[in-house]
Amino acid sequence: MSRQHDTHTFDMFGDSPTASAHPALSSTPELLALCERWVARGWLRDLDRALVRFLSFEAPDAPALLLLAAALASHQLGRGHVCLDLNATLNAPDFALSLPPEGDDLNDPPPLPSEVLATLTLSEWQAALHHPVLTSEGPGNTPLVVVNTHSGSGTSSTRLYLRRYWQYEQSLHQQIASRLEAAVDDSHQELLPQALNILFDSSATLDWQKTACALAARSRFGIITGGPGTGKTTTVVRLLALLQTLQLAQNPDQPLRIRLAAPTGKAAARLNESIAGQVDSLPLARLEALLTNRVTSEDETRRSATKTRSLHPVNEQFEECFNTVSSSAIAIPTEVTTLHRLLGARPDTRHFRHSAANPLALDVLVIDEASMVDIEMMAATLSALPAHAQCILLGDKDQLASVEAGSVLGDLCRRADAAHYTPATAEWLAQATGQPLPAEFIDPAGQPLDQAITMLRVSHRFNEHSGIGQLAKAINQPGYAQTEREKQQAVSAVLRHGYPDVHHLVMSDDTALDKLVIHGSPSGFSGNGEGRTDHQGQPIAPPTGYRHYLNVLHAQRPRGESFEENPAAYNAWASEVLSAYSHFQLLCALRKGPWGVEGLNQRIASTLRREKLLFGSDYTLEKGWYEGRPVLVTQNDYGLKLMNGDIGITLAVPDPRNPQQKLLRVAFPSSDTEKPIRWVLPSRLHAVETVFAMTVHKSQGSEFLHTALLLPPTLNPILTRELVYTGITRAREWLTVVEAKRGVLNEAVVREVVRVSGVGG
Ligand SMILES: Nc1ncnc2c1ncn2[C@@H]1O[C@H](COP(=O)(O)OP(=O)(O)OP(=O)(O)O)[C@@H](O)[C@H]1O
Repeated sequence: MSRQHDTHTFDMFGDSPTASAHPALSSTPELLALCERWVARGWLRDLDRALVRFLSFEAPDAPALLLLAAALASHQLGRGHVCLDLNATLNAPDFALSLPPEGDDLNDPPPLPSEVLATLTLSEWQAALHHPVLTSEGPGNTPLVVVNTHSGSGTSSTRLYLRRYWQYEQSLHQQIASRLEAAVDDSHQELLPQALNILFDSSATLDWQKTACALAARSRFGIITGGPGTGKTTTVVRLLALLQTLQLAQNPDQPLRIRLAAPTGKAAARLNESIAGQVDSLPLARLEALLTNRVTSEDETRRSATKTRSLHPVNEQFEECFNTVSSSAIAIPTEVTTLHRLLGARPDTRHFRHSAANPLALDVLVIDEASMVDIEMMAATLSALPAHAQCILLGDKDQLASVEAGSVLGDLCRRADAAHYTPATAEWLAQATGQPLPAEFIDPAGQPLDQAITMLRVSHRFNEHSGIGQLAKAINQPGYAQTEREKQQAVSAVLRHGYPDVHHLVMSDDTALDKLVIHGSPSGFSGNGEGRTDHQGQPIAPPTGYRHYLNVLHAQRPRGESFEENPAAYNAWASEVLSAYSHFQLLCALRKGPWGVEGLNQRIASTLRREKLLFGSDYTLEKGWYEGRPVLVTQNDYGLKLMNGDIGITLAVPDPRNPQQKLLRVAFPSSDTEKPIRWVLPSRLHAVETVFAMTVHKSQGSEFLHTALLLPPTLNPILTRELVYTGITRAREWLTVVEAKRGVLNEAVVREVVRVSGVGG
C-alpha cells in the first residue's frame, strides 16, 4: 500500500489538516483516545503513550500532529529504528510502522495508520513539527529533534528523533570522523609490504583479506565486512599480528594492548574458539625474524645509539591482563569479552564505568559480530576509546541488525559493495599490497569512510558448487545491480538448479513439515544426501531431522551406573546428544501463530511424541520439562555461566537418593575441558524457551549442519531479504527452504529492512 505524496492536497488556508482528515490529526483528546486504543490492542507500548501524555502536559498547545509523530517515533524505537522517517511513513504507513503487528487477527481493529494518515501531506506534517518547547533542529534541550535533509536531486526528507538517540547518532558521527581524520603513526610503514607478504601467500587474483589488513592498519577506525566464511576471523588474526609487528618495530618494549569484544556472550565464545585455532597457524617466527633483522641492521647503521633494541617475549603481567599468546614477542590476545563487560556495565544504570572521562586502557579494540551492536552501545564504546586507539569492526553488513535501535554496521557499509576507493587510496594500496585495484572499485569522489572499509568477497566455505553460497549471493546482489524481477529470477534459478546441498520444499500438506522435522527429508536432496565430502575430502554427515539427536539420546544412555559413580559417562552421553542436536535446526520468521515459534514448538513436540521419540503428557510437552526438551537461553545468567543464545538439552539421570527414579537436568556445553558439560536443574533456569523452532533473529551468530528455514504462507513486515539471508547462512552443509505457500520467498527477497537513521548517509 504505497501512495505518492505531493502538496496538492495542502490546505490553502494554513498548515492544519484538511477537513476530511482523521479527527486524531487535529485534536489532542482524539489523539490520546486513538493511542489508548492502539495500546489496548498491543499496537503501541505504554511507553509510547506515556511520552505523548508527558509532551502534551509540558506543551498544552502542541499540535496533535506533532504528538502523533512523537508517539510514532517512540514506537519505531521499540522496533529498532532510531527515528521516525516522515516520508517513508506517509508513503506506506502500515508497512513503515509494521502495524498491525504480527499475530493480530484483525478482528474489529482500531483505525490503521494508513487510515489515520490517509489525507495528510508531508508539508502539513513538517509544518506541525515546529514547536519552541518540544522540537529543535539540533543542539538545545528540547525532547525532540527534527532533521531535514535535502538531496542533490531536489527531494527533501524529514526525520524526527527522541533527543537521546539523536545524540547517539551525533556522537557516533563525531567519533568516527575524528578517528578517520587522525593519521596512524606510519613511521614504520615501510615494513608494511614485507609483513603483509609474510602473512599472505602471493595470489594471482586480488586478495581482499590482504587489502583489509592494509587498510585497517592505516586508520584509527576500520571495518571488515563479509558474508559467512569469507575469512573475517582469519583476516583479523593476521591484522593483529601485523599491527603488533609494526608497533614492535617502533617500540620493542611496548606491545600493543589489544582487546577483543563481541555484543553477546555467545558471539564472544564463538570468536574465542575460532581465534584460538587461528593464532596457532600464524607465521610469528617469520615476523619476528623480520623485526630482528631490521633491529640489527638499524643498530649497525646507527653505531652511536646507546640502547640496544631486541625482542623479548611479553612479560607475565601483560600476558595476564591481555590473555595473549606468550611464547612470542608478537602478543596476540585470545580471550574475547562481551562489550558490556569491557565497558563495565553497572546495575540499574545505562551508564558504564568506562566513558570519555574514564577511557579504556587499550590501544586496539576489535568488535566482532558488529551487525548486532545497537547505536547506544556503539556510541558508548567509541566514546570510551582513548583518542590514539584503533577500532576495527568485523561483521556481515547484510545480516539482520540488532533488535535494539540502530543498524550501525549496515548503515556504515551502505557503499561497501562498490568500495569507492579514491585514486590516492588505490595507489597506496598497490604499494602496500603489491596488488593493483580494478577500476570498478575506484571513485575519485570516494568519501573518507569508504577508505576505511573492506568487503571480503570470496567465501572459503561455500564455493561455486554450493547452493547455499549461490543462494546467499543471489539474495545479496545489491539493488543497483539488478531489478527486483532479476533478483527473483536469480533466486529461483539457484533453487531449480539442483545443487546438492539445497532442498526447496513447498508444502502441499502438513505431513511434509512433519517429515522434515523428524527425518530431515533427505530425499529432497540429490542422492538422498549421501556421499558428499567437504573441501578436505572428509565425508559430510547426511541431512537429518530431530529424530537423530533423540535416537542418540535413547541409544547411548549410560546404563547400570549412577551419575555420581561415573560422571564421565554421563558427560560423554550429553556431549553426543548436544552434538547430534546441532545437526538440525528449524528456523522461522515469526513468534506467534501457527507459523511462529510458539505454534511450531507445540506442533513439533506433539509430532515427536506421536513418533515415540518424546514422552510426556501434552501439558508437559508444551510448557513443562520433559526429557529431550531442547531449550534456548534468552538472557545472560552470569551466576550459572549461561549466555543468551546457549542451547541445552533436558536429560533424565538417576536420582542419587533413589536410583530407580529419574531426575531431569539440563545439559549445556561448556568450554571447561575438565567439566565439558554444565548440568543445571530446570528450576534454576528462568529465561529459557523450547527451541524446536527458533526465530531467525535469535539464530544470529549460530550455525547448524542442516538448517531448515520455514516461511509462513502470508507476507509479513518481518519477512525481508535480510531475514532470509540471515536464515539461510546459518546452514553449514545442508539447507532446506520451506515455503508454506509458493511465492512468499520471492516476495521476501525483494523487501529490504529500511532501518531509518542518519548514520552513514
Ligand atoms: N585465504 C584463505 N584461504 C583458504 N582458506 C581460508 C582463507 N581464509 C579463510 N579460510 C578458511 O575459511 C573458513 C572460514 O574462515 P573464517 O572463520 O575466518 O571466516 P569468517 O568470515 O570469520 O566466518 P563466519 O562467517 O563463520 O564468522 C575457515 O576454515 C578458514 O580457515
